[in-house]
Amino acid sequence: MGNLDKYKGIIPAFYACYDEEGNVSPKRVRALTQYFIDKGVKGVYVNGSSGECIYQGVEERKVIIENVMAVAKGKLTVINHVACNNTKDSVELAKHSESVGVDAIASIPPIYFRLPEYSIAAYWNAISEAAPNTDFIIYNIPQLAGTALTMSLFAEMMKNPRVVAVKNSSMPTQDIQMFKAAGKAAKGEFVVFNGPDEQFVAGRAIGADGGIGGTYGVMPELFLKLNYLIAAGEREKATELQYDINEIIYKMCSSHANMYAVAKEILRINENLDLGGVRLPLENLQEADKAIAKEAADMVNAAKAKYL
Ligand SMILES: CC(=O)N[C@H](C=O)[C@@H](O)[C@H](O)[C@H](O)CO
Ligand SMILES: CC(=O)C(=O)O
Repeated sequence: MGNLDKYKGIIPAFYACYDEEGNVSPKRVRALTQYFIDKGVKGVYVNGSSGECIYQGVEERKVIIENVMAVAKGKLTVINHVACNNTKDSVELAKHSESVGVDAIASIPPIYFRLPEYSIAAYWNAISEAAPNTDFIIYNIPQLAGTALTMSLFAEMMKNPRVVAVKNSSMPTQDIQMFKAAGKAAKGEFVVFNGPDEQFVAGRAIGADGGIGGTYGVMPELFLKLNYLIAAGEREKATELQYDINEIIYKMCSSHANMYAVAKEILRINENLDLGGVRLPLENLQEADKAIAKEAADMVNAAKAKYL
């Protein structure tokens, strides 16, 4: 609702921040929030896939968003992902999100059971009704959620005035165009976020207004630069930078450990930011993975030297 410009830009997905015992660390949540403010990004996407939300409890997720807001209020656009897979808990987080003043809430569809579309729409609308003064963003990530946002489900959700955007993490970039066009037809203005970081240039070219991504956090300057190059019409330079970014992402995905464990190690090496490990069953770093993280960290620095 209102001006949607606050969503147009680079919005890193927020990483889960743990202490040495693996508990959510309010102090580290605040430190990561400040890091993003200092980097000059548009906003943060909290408690999503990268936030390991699927492995966290309702109370932990409240503590996380409260501490993000304590630092970010008025400085960053804050989107809080609230889906818990059951309506009751998701509604509770939606209500809480509005009480702490987030800009938007977001939600994946319910996972595991294959539900009919009317149940998914009812789930999203119940969540949205619990935050009646807050924008709602649909998170389409069929390869992980197991359910895709179809055009019929999308059309149903267009009846909800609070739905302002789709975060599109499906692999066909054409989906971005479809949601953008149908959203504009229904609402006049509608935001679509690029999901796959490896396709940022393609996603922006076909109509994405910006992106929300799991790897932006380790190289926010590079994604800010990439977005700038696209806006400036420097297509060749943008493509070259995208390729270099993709090499970094492939490196991050090449270890035995989970990609987010590698991301946190890169932040430890390059930014002196300690966010702890990842929560089981996600794999933490083994000794050999540390060398891979170091290589990726060096690649980030080399790309910064090359492009900034
Ligand atoms: C499947 C998945 O998690 N997609 C994320 C969000 O859309 C991306 O940001 C990826 O983390 C990123 O593209 C790295 O593969
Ligand atoms: C990766 C991403 O966008 C998320 O945390 O949901």
